[in-house]
Amino acid sequence: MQVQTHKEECIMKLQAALDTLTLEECLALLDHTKGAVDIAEVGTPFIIECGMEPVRAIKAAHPEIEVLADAKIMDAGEFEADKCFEAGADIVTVLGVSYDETIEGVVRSAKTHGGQVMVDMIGVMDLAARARELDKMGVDYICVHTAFDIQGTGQKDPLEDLKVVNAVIENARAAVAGGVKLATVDAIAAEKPGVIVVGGAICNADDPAVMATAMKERMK
Ligand SMILES: O=C(CO)[C@H](O)[C@H](O)COP(=O)(O)O
Repeated sequence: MQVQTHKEECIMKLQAALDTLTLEECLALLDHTKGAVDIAEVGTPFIIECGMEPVRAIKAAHPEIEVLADAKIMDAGEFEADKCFEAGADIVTVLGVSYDETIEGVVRSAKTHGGQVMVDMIGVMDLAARARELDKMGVDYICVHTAFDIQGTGQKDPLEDLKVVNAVIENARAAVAGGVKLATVDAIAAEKPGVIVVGGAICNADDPAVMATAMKERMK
């Protein structure tokens, strides 16, 4: 019998980061992608502008799609995660640079609500060491993230970061975010992360639904 590792046993999910579209545009995109988008991320800028309303609206319109609230929680982990899950989020993000107590609070909240936790590794200096610690804390995804503000500066290589995290985790699945586009998705998909996050490449495309579908095709 062939034994599957945890990295091989699940499909790769496409997470569309909805940062800059209106709620109407997001709903239209999800209507037209017909299953290409596995996770609809209500992005941090969207949350800053509209609070939890897009989480509620997207979940109500598309109960079949997982909704991630990119709250990037940094403190008051359990309390803030509760707010996201109560609004209908399936997955909530917490920053990897937060104290362990904060991350433990988010994990507790996820357990209470039957949700999941994605740790955003933005700003984490020692990726391997922190990923090892987080992997033991019951989080579901550990997401390497090239910050929007440093994309194009060459300071980070998402593919290399993904390899570092994938090499040390045993329980969680890896995710990758930050400037992923059609030209780079094949190499990333080859590393079998659990989730590939795509924001601007979908939202700024001439036809976001066509781009989302093309991205998902490359992940099969
Ligand atoms: O969390 C974010 C920024 O902090 C973005 O949602 C994430 O980086 C994906 O967007 P893009 O593909 O445009 O980089």
